[in-house]
Parts: sequence; structure tokens; C-alpha cells
Amino acid sequence: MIEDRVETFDAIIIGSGQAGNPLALALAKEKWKVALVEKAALGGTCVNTGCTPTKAYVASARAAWAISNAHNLGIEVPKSPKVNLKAIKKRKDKLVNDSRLGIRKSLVDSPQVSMIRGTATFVDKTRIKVGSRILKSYKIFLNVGARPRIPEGFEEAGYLTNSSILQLDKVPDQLIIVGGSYIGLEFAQIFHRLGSKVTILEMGDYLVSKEDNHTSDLVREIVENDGIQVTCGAKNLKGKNKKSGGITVSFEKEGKDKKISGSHLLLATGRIPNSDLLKPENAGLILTDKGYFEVNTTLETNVEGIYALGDCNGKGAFTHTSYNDFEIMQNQLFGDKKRTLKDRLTNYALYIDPPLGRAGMTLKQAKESGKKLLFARMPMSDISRAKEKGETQGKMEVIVDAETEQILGAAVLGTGGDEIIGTFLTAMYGKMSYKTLMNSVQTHPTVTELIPTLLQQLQPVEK
Ligand SMILES: Cc1cc2nc3c(=O)[nH]c(=O)nc-3n(C[C@H](O)[C@H](O)[C@H](O)COP(=O)(O)OP(=O)(O)OC[C@H]3O[C@@H](n4cnc5c(N)ncnc54)[C@H](O)[C@@H]3O)c2cc1C
Ligand SMILES: NC(=O)c1ccc[n+]([C@@H]2O[C@H](COP(=O)([O-])OP(=O)(O)OC[C@H]3O[C@@H](n4cnc5c(N)ncnc54)[C@H](O)[C@@H]3O)[C@@H](O)[C@H]2O)c1
Repeated sequence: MIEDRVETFDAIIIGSGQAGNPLALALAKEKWKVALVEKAALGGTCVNTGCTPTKAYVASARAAWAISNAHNLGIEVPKSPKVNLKAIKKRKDKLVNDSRLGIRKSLVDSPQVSMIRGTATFVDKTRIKVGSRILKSYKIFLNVGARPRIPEGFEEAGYLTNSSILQLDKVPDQLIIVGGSYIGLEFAQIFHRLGSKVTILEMGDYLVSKEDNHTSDLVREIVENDGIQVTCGAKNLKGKNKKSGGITVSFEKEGKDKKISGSHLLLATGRIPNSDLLKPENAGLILTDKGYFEVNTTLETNVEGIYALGDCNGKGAFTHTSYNDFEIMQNQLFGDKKRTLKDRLTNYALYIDPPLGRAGMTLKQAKESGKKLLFARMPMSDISRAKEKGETQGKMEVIVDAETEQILGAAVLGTGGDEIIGTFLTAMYGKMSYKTLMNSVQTHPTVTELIPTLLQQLQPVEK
């Protein structure tokens, strides 16, 4: 009976994320008949509730901060800035909408692509159900992304997530943020700078615990210098709505019971993959213990013909890693088949101000690799350009393989760090000797000109 209704395609893509959309267009260009299934807004997380809206808010928050701190540069501003969150949101909504419309237009303009709205589930290895429709293909690409993880203890609390906080049109008076990592820190600084009193509660001993402790400590110093309250080592957190309005979060710290109250609560406690929504068991797909699809280095799952791209494969959690998955897929399907996950280096930025740019290994990871290492670290306060800007918080550091002379990792926490890290990354992709970069002449006055000086300071690392 079901077979009567089956619509066949050369490929089915599930999820209009950072890999799904370009893949649909690339397949269409090769004259494949493609179904692209999406349950929510086109563009996925990055466009709608991730990078684009948050970095729009980061820009507004930076403007508020620059005005409030202009007196440090000899500019007297008669009054503190008046923040209009409605206007900030409107600007953000326009950026998001323009991006969505661009994606929509490119897909609609492609007659090979059928846009199908709804939640997809597997019927079996080759068939997908969306509402009353059954789609069939021997090539299925999953780009279903992830959603906020809500920990136990918040069943009785009204909370915000990265998505709902972007819908507020009034700045919260007191914002409690549970989770002191990428999402928590970016929103903490945004809303603090827009006028909220912000408290971060983190269960671990360090903020951004994936970084080296030295980096985490400096990040903490930066956000605390801004005026954000931070409590690490907060265990057993529970949230409750107050009868009088607002929220109370209770927790334990060093064996003592503590409590704080606020007007709003943001949960920034990690993300879980949307793999479960697909009923993957119907296709015999294997998931890792954290719910990610298991993939090989060319993104194929344990089921032949089914591929997983982007956040849902657990191999990256960023827009650029999802897009790179698309590039690998395209190369495997239509190119020389040389590109694989093995080529990719770790890189990302944490968009607090000043930002942290990261590439390759942390020092802890490099030590665990057992390689002979060289290491150097310098404070941002040593750089003329940082001094001239009056933005001297942070550091630059680099780790080198003593035998190959190649750079294994770098961190630039400081003004322009998100851009400057690209210099290290380029040297790493080029498998360049650190000496080439050390002997390069960089432009004065830039923060990048510290790189050659930093490399001159390299010292062996004790095992
Ligand atoms: C607050 C925040 C800030 C971020 N900032 C950055 C940043 O600055 N830089 C950066 O690189 N990364 C950032 N990220 C991460 C980045 O947004 C994601 O890594 C990126 O969007 C890649 O996602 P994706 O392509 O895997 O899937 P997504 O973009 O999440 O798309 C998945 C799509 O699949 C759809 N879907 C899911 N299940 C089904 C189903 N069963 N049927 C139909 N459709 C389905 C979803 O509705 C969604 O549209 C941020 C994330 C957040 C939350
Ligand atoms: N700039 C960027 O590229 C950017 C920005 C935001 C998000 N992202 C992506 O989004 C992903 C998710 O970010 P995230 O910050 O939510 O997740 P995360 O997994 O990095 O951090 C979650 C934090 O919440 C804490 N936590 C978890 N449960 C808790 C509890 N019950 N009580 C107290 N603390 C608790 C954890 O210890 C951890 O520090 C990241 O992996 C990142 O890739 C990227």
C-alpha cells in the first residue's frame, strides 16, 4: 500500500543547515533530483538562533560598552547610553531574514530541488516519512543539527534557551545563566553590556573547561572585570519560579547550600543532537553514547548510502565544520575523493570581547600526545597596538613540535584574536616551519606583529 504513494529522488537531504543547503545546490547542479526536508526555518541554527543573531547582538553590546568606556580614551559622553533592545532585535531580525530569504531564493531558483516542510522520520533504510508523504532514495544525507540540552532540576522553572532569549524585547533586570561555556559567556557579556545584572553558575571548576586552565582563568578575569558575577563549582542546581515573579536557583558550593534570585534564567548547558527525532532505529543506524551518528572519515554512517553531516555527527560543532562536511561530501561525490575528515584542524573563536581565537591543540592535549614540544606565551599588554587601543587584556601563545618545527596549536585571547588566529591556522595548514613565520615581517602597528616576537621566545616544555 505504502509503495503506491512513494516519491523517488536521487537524493534526500534532511535539514536545511550549513551543510544541507549547499549540498542541495551542488547535487542539483549535477542534475540530481533532490528532496530537501526541513521542519523549521530555512538556514538552521547558525542563521536563525546561533552565529548570525548572536554576533549581531555582540556588535550592539560592544557599541554600548565603547560609549560607556569612551572616557578612557578622552571622550566625555554626557550620559550613559540608552539601550533599545527592540531596535537591536529589529536589526538582528533583518539580518536573519535577509539570510533566510537568500537561502530560500537559491533553492526555489533550482528546479531540481523540492522543498518539503515537516519532520522527517525513517521508515527503513531507503524510505523517509514526512507527514503523509513517503520519499525514497538510495542516497540520504542527514544534516539535522542539535538542540539545547536541558539538565534535570529545571522542571519547575521558566527558563530561556539560546533561541527564546533572542525574542526578548526588554533587557532582563537580573539574568542568571547556568553553564559557563561558549553560549553562556557570549550571552553573559551581551546582556551585561546591554544593562542586565548577570550571574553565571557553572558546575565545573573552570569556565570554558575545554580550554587550558590558564586560558579559562584569563577568560574569567575578563568577564569579571566587565562586572559579571561568576560562581564555578556550583553543584546540584535546581530552579524554581517565585510566586512574586522571577526565578530562584538553589545549588551547593563546597558542601554549603546557596540560593540566588533573578528576573530571568538562561540555560546554556550544552547541546544534544537531533538524531532521535529521525527514528534512526528504523534504518538500523548506530549512534554513539551521546546520540551522534557514527560516521567514517568520508561521513558515511554504518548504513551504506546514508551520510551524516554537521553537528549531528559529533565531529564538529561549528558552522565552518558543518560547511567543511559539505565540501568533503561534494569532493567524495564529484571530485578527486581526496578530501576527508582527517585533513581538518580544530579552530574556533569564543566571541566575548576581547575574543579568544583557537587553533589546533591546547597545551594539555599537546603534552598528552607525547611529542617533544616548544612553547611560548606573551601577554597582550606587551603589544603597542593593544596599548594604543586601551585593550590590553589577554595573551598570545603557541605550541610547536620540536622535531618537525610545525605549529601544533595556538591561542590568541585579546583584541582581534578571532581574526589573528588565522595567521597561525594558515601556517598549520601549510605545514610551514615556525621559523618561516618567525622571520616574516608583519605590519606595524598590528597585534599580529607580536607573532614573530612570540616565536623567538619558544622554550622546550618539560615532560
Ligand atoms: C547560540 C549559538 C551561537 C553559535 N555561534 C557560533 C559561532 O559564532 N560560530 C560557529 O562556527 N558556530 C556557532 N554556533 C554553532 C553553529 O550554529 C552550528 O554548529 C551550525 O549551525 C551547524 O549546524 P548544522 O549544519 O549541523 O545544523 P543546523 O544548522 O542546526 O540545521 C539542522 C536543521 O535540521 C532541521 N531538522 C532537525 N531534525 C529534523 C527532522 N527530523 N526533519 C526535518 N528537519 C529537521 C532543524 O530544524 C534545523 O533547521 C553557535 C550555536 C549556538 C546555539
Ligand atoms: N563562538 C562559537 O563558535 C560558538 C558560540 C556558541 C556556541 N557554540 C557551539 O555550541 C555548542 C554548545 O555550547 P554550550 O556553551 O551550551 O555547551 P558546552 O557543552 O560547551 O558547555 C556547557 C557548560 O554547561 C555546564 N553545565 C552543564 N550542565 C550543568 C548544570 N546542570 N549546572 C551547571 N552547569 C552545567 C558544563 O559544565 C559546561 O561548562 C558548543 O559546543 C559550540 O560548538 C559555538
